[in-house]
Amino acid sequence: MRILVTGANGLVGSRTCHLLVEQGHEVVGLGRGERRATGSWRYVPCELTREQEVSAAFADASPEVVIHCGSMTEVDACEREPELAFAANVDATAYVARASRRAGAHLVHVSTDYVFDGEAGPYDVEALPNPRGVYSVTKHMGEQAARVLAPGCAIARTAVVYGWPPVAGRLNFGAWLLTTLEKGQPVRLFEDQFVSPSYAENVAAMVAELGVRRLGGIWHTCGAEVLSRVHFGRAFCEVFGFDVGLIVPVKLAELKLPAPRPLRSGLRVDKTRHELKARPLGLAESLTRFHADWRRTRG
Ligand SMILES: NC(=O)C1=CN([C@@H]2O[C@H](COP(=O)(O)OP(=O)(O)OC[C@H]3O[C@@H](n4cnc5c(N)ncnc54)[C@H](OP(=O)(O)O)[C@@H]3O)[C@@H](O)[C@H]2O)C=CC1
Ligand SMILES: Cc1cn([C@H]2C[C@H](O)[C@@H](COP(=O)(O)OP(=O)(O)O[C@H]3O[C@@H](C)C(=O)[C@@H](O)[C@H]3O)O2)c(=O)[nH]c1=O
Repeated sequence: MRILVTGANGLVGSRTCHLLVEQGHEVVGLGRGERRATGSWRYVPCELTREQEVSAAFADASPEVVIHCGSMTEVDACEREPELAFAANVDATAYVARASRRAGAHLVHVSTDYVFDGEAGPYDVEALPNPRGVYSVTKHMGEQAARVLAPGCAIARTAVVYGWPPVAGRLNFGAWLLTTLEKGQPVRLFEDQFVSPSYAENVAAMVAELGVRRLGGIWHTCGAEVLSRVHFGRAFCEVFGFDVGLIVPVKLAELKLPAPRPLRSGLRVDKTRHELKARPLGLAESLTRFHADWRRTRG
């Protein structure tokens, strides 16, 4: 199949491109500016907030499937720069969705657990979002834009994605933990935020399957377990052999971060588990794979 992936320099996008190439698909990856991810897919620079550039890229690729991973993902930067966040997460999604529909391509739009307020998680796919903060609101608006402009699309929500090696740019949660703990430095982790951490390659497998099988509707494409950031950090230390005492529990509110974050935004994965071949991985298997990825890069 001819598959177009946005956000191809990013964590989920680059992993998705790799996997689709391995599966034998013809892949075009759109990214901003110069290519920063390696792999044997065709890279096309495209600023997604310019509709003409999006249209031109689609005309060139004539995709059958589109996996939209491009997004402004720094939650606090979104809070400080709402215009940029709106352009990247809402306008760009509308352009991608419109272009997908025009091309007759099936769209998979990647979204987040942060569309929920976190008062009553974990959430299933029928739960009603109630986003708080600019990142969360713009991601929710992006979901709506995709549903309206590309009917039949899939909304693939994921959460706290981590992988090794990290991509240039935003350091993912696992890579941030690893690079800090490796230096023997303590890490202050939220004891009161309960999430569904997701191994990047596993997310890629699930979103790729939604695309290739042209499945629509809402999907939770994340790790199988809901746990606190502290729990994750301690399990991480055990797998890597770091001192568990380096994990210092704190409350999310203590950090006074600019953007609000949901406290209980775990995602239920029953539908994904039953209907996709790529199953959501549990914590132990994900961390073992992350550890193996890290060892490989060390030679
Ligand atoms: N990482 C996580 O923990 C989670 C991610 N998600 C969602 O998963 C998806 C993928 O995220 P992830 O791969 O982790 O994020 P990354 O930040 O690693 O990748 C996003 C990519 O989008 C690109 N991008 C942003 N704005 C534009 C633009 N205007 N034009 C073109 N490209 C643009 C970025 O380019 P550049 O590098 O140039 O900035 C970046 O490479 C997003 O929809 C995100 O909301 C959901 C839950 C958790
Ligand atoms: C999680 C965490 C973060 N931090 C710090 C590190 C960093 O400066 C800041 C934000 O951390 P993170 O980027 O990991 O957390 P955050 O920005 O909340 O991560 C979110 O990202 C978006 C894209 C999503 O969609 C969500 O699913 C979620 O993964 O808070 C801590 O000090 N302790 C912690 O336990």
